[in-house]
Amino acid sequence: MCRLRGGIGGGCAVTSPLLELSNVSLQFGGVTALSEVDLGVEEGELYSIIGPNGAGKTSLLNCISGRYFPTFGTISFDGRDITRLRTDKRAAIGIGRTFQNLALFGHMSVIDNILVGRHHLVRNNFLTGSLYWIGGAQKEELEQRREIEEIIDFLEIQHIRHATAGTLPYGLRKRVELARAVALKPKLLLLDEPMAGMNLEEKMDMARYIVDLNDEWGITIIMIEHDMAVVTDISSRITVLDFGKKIAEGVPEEVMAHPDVQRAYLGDDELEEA
Ligand SMILES: Nc1ncnc2c1ncn2[C@@H]1O[C@H](COP(=O)(O)OP(=O)(O)OP(=O)(O)O)[C@@H](O)[C@H]1O
Repeated sequence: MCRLRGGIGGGCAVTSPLLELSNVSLQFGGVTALSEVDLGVEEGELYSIIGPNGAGKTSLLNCISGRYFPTFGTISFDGRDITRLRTDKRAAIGIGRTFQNLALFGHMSVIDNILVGRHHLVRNNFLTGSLYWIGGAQKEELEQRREIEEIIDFLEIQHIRHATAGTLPYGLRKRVELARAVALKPKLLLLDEPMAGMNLEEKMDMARYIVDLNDEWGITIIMIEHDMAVVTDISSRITVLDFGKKIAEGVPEEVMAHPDVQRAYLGDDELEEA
């Protein structure tokens, strides 16, 4: 299959990745969170970013989502330079995300939280809505509802659709947050520790949803995750960060066998003992 984009004359010629970071550095005063990071994620990948605590993983995701602008370097998405593009504009061109710490509206229902993810997709504003209510707007609302229902079914949250989000157990709230991000119809979905704080069963469910979103829904995914078993099991490729630098990249087996990666996780002494 030709997954490469931007071929000349419709062919599968040489092309650039869906997301490309070149020489990205990020500094907070004297702290260097990221240092000269290059990254290329192809359309259709399930790509993981790992590394010890404080390695710069969330900072990297924040640079991709637009929460932070890099101090140096460039970021392009779908052939467009987005280095200085605002978060909401990135969401509108297909970059969705979930957060390490849940970011749901706790007082709102599950369905309303999911609908929040949709607002930029509603084409009909007040004026066009008034003029075309019988046709355009009504049809559009029905279509929106149908798509939301599809997401709710897929993530198996029908039974909690009217529940107040803040009252739900943690694992379910994580699933609702994922539903909201998917409702944005992202081309690229950024997941920050989607399985943190979950029990084994919840983790297995979440891993299955992520794989299906990637495989069946065609969403390219970049995931930060600490559970190595899950990461090696489901990722197409992995990048490892340590002290803000990329120390390894490749398919899971290669990366896990890399001495710098083992050193970053185990430390020199433990590595020697091992
Ligand atoms: N807003 C900020 N202001 C100052 N320093 C920050 C800020 N955000 C991150 N840092 C620093 O940047 C470095 C990288 O942090 P980051 O949160 O990206 O790491 P991480 O790999 O995601 O860590 P963890 O696995 O613990 O979540 C750390 O030294 C952190 O203290």
